[in-house]
Amino acid sequence: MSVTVRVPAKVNVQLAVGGARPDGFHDLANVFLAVGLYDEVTAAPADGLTVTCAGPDAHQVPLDHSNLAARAALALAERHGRTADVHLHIAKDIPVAGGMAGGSADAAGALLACDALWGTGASRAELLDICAELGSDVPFSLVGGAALGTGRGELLTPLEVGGAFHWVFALADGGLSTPAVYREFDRLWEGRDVPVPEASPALVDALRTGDAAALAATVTNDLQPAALSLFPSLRATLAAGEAGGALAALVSGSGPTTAFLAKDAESAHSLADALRASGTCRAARVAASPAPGATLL
Ligand SMILES: C[C@@](CO)(OP(=O)(O)O)[C@H](O)COP(=O)(O)OP(=O)(O)OC[C@H]1O[C@@H](n2ccc(N)nc2=O)[C@H](O)[C@@H]1O
Ligand SMILES: Nc1ncnc2c1ncn2[C@@H]1O[C@H](COP(=O)(O)OP(=O)(O)O)[C@@H](O)[C@H]1O
Repeated sequence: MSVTVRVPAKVNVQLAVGGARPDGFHDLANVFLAVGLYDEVTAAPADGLTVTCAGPDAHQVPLDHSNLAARAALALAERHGRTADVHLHIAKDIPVAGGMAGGSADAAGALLACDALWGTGASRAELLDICAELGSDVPFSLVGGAALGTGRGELLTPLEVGGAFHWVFALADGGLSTPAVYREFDRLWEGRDVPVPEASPALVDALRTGDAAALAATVTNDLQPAALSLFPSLRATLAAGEAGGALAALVSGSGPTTAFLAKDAESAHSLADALRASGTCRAARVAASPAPGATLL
């Protein structure tokens, strides 16, 4: 018997970043929106803990115990005083190291799958607690939808979404390391006071009313200058999306994936074609939001 969980990617429609904290993390006002690009994590009985991965980016995913899915299984097993006997298979469709929280999705998926396989019966609160230990983005991968993440992004307040938003994601050649992007953010702000991060009421309202034009007018990403500084060719991708009719163009989280908000599903498809034709990205993917969080199939 095996258990499969489907988990979405995310885009940050607002990523307000404060100054570095003494623990090295940054306080955030992080408005997450789950998008319909998914990884699937399957947990099957095994002796010991093994990980396999399939998909276009699979060769970039570690298969040892540093894999976030493996770490999730180990954390759950440890809490319940059992050995992590499980084979985890990741069917990976979320770009790796792309600022779309693919590793976090796999961690949340493995946690839910192992809980079901082992019958550990962890409460939602315990699962969220383990998620927060594994990474700042992991709790959101579990809950999906839309949420404001405060603290380092792990403290979630669900947000209402009043309609579908249509996105195009342009995949870049290569990845960006999240810690490197935060370090570049610190370097760019050196000697200046970083404002306290706060969620934008206009943006929260745009999500609530499902108004794409209003959302486009309010999206922001404070990590974007740092990502562009480390990956300057993303400017050409952003410009190509704007020329192709995007309502808004921004770097997704720490990048290097870029996100383009379209007026509707049809415009998203023509925008994806324009991005592919521009030669400024490795691939363009269409996806709608919001998407549900980690779900047992
Ligand atoms: C930037 C964001 C936006 O949602 O995601 P990505 O775009 O990378 O997916 C997140 O803040 C990434 O969250 P996540 O990838 O879970 O980061 P973690 O594993 O918790 O931390 C990795 C490293 O990122 C930096 N970090 C992360 C979160 C935070 N609030 N402040 C930080 O400074 C720290 O250097 C930390 O050591
Ligand atoms: N299950 C996993 N899937 C993808 N990457 C993983 C996984 N486990 C660990 N990693 C490592 O985490 C890094 C960041 O991956 P990912 O979560 O895809 O990107 P991001 O943090 O930009 O959203 C990868 O480069 C990889 O080395």
